Parts: sequence; structure tokens; C-alpha cells
Amino acid sequence: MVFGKKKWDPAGKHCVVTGGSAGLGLSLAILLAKRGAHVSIVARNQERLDKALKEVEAARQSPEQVLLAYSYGVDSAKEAEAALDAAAQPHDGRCPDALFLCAGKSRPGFWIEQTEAQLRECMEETYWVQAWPALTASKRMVAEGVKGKIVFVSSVLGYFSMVGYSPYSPGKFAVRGLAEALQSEFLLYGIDVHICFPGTILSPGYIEENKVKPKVTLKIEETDVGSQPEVVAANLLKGVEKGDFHITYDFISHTFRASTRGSSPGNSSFMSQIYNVIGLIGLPLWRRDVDKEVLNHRHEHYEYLRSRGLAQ
Ligand SMILES: NC(=O)C1=CN([C@@H]2O[C@H](COP(=O)(O)OP(=O)(O)OC[C@H]3O[C@@H](n4cnc5c(N)ncnc54)[C@H](OP(=O)(O)O)[C@@H]3O)[C@@H](O)[C@H]2O)C=CC1
Ligand SMILES: CCCCCCCCCCCCCCCC(=O)[C@@H](N)CO
Repeated sequence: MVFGKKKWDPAGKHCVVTGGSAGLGLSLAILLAKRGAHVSIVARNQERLDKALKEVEAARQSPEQVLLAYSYGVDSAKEAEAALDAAAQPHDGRCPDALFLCAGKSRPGFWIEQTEAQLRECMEETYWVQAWPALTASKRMVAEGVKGKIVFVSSVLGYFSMVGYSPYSPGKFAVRGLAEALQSEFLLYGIDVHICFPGTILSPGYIEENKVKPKVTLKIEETDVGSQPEVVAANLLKGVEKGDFHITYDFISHTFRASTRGSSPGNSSFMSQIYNVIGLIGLPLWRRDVDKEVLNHRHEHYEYLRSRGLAQ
């Protein structure tokens, strides 16, 4: 109970987790299975899904739980609809009770090196990959009168940004914009919207993105030691259970949330005011160091650009 309000309990509910074959999504799927939910994981690569499903199976609490994997991409409306259709089938066609939008990808890089195709792809891998399944799921929830939950996954880079993240941050800001609009609109239907803002997650995706991440970005990020996917999953679920709209769970994410809070519900607690004051003093100082770091990289960066024929 939180102030007399009953906590949300995943037991017996059907939870769809996109990106459920790796990283945050897989950890969340395992956790939900442990908590007695019916879990459907959705991702593209079948081999990874098969392996992941075994791990989710190992967390089963009762023979009644329906634990299944579906191979679909969710970055197009058509595929997201097909994925939701398939996941609903074993549940008599009923739409899921909760949708956890963990699918996504990051390809950091310098802005001037991007092409139209790359930037469109990045928007698909950050924004559309969450917007399409959210659209089809919410249509179903409203049509079927299901007072469900839709949980978006942004990033602290949906609160602020920096060098190297021009292909990624816009989509994560967009996810925030969508969540803010839907939180308000879905009051009409009793559908709860949540959005999590993780810092670095030590996931398979993180290992991949680091292969292309600019050196200067890696250097600035050293301040954030990162969290294991299980830790982020546990905090995300805790936030959903408590009914938090913006879900943040560590010093960095609390500070950015409190300092960019706007009128988002639930961000005016006493602790948020403390983090706001910390941000008020700490963030400009930190940012000054970041700008210095970027400027110190200028010389090396121009050498790199020249070697690629991108500057004189
Ligand atoms: N790692 C980090 O530092 C941070 C990550 N985040 C966000 O958290 C979420 C999870 O990240 P992380 O755990 O690192 O991810 P991983 O890269 O480790 O796993 C991504 C999962 O999403 C699936 N996926 C990717 N694209 C699609 C698609 N188009 N359709 C269906 N499934 C897809 C992948 O499977 P497959 O490729 O087989 O489809 C895989 O299951 C992402 O939204 C990410 O942006 C936020 C903050 C920090
Ligand atoms: C007083 C306040 C001090 C604040 C210190 C802030 C330090 C922030 C470091 C940058 C963190 C970047 C995380 C990226 C996560 C992500 O989304 C990517 N991994 C995906 O590509």
C-alpha cells in the first residue's frame, strides 16, 4: 500500500515485454515471471529468443503461467500489430494487461557523419519502436475496456544530451513527449502510463554501442559507472508498482528528473526538491567540465575529420 493506494501486482497479469530477449527486457521478463505474471517476450532474432525463453521458464512460479516468445520487429505499425495479435492468441485474443517497451538500439556518432538513411533508422530504433506497439496496444485496451499499463523506456539522455548522441537523444526526448501526452489523454480510459529514464545499463546493447561511440563521449560518460540490467529491471518494476509516472532510481537520474521536471505528475515530492537544489548547483559545474572536455578534444577531432576528408 502506498498512502492507502493499492500497489499494482503483476501476478496473473499478461505482460508483453518488447526487447525481451536481451538486456533490460530479458531481466524484466525474468522478474515478471518470478512475480507470477504471464509473460510474452517479443524481439526479432529467433535464436536469442529461444535462449531467453529458457531463462524466463526457469523463473516460472506455477504451471498456469503462460510464458512465450514471439519473433517480430516492432518498429513498423504492421509488425507491431501482428506481434500483439500473436501474443493475445493464447489469452483468448484478449489484449495484454501491461506493455513494457524495452526494445531499442543506440548508435552514437558525430552529427556531421550521419546520412538521411541512418538518422531515419535511429528514429525508428528509439521512437517508433515504442510508439507503434503503444498505439496498437492502447487501441485494443480501449476497445476491450482493459485498464492496462503502458511503460515506456527513455534514458537520462531523454532529459539532456551531449556530444555523440545526436542520432539517439531526439528519439528518447520524443518518447518522453509521447508519454507526457498519453499520461494525460489516458486518464480518460484509466490506462496508466509510465516512463523510465535509465542511465548506463551494462547490457549486450551497451557493449555494441561502445564499439562505435566517439572517444570523447566515452570519456564524459566515465562518471556513470552503469547498472546491471537486473538492477534496472527491479527499479523499473518498483516504480510501476508504486505508480510513478517518471521512473528514476539513482543519483544521476533523480537529479536530471528533478531539474527538468516541468509539470510532470509526481515530480514535486520533498526529495525531488532536494535533487532539484543539488542539480541547481551541481549541474552547471558538471556541464562546465563537459564543455571543457569537448573543447580539449578539438584538435584530435579535426585530425580525425581530416583523415576522413570531412574538414580542411
Ligand atoms: N544500454 C544502455 O546504456 C541504456 C539503454 N536504454 C534503453 O533501454 C532499452 C533496452 O536497452 P538494452 O537493454 O541496452 O538493449 P539490448 O540491445 O541489450 O537489447 C535490445 C533488445 O531489443 C530487441 N530489439 C531491438 N530492436 C528491435 C525491434 N526493432 N523490434 C523488436 N525487438 C527489437 C533486441 O532483440 P533483436 O535485436 O533480436 O530484435 C533485444 O531483445 C532500450 O530502449 C535502450 O535505448 C536506456 C538507457 C541506457
Ligand atoms: C550534480 C550532477 C552530476 C551529474 C553527472 C552526470 C553524469 C552523466 C553521464 C552521462 C550518462 C550517459 C548515460 C547514457 C545512457 C544511454 O542511454 C546510452 N548508453 C544509450 O546509448
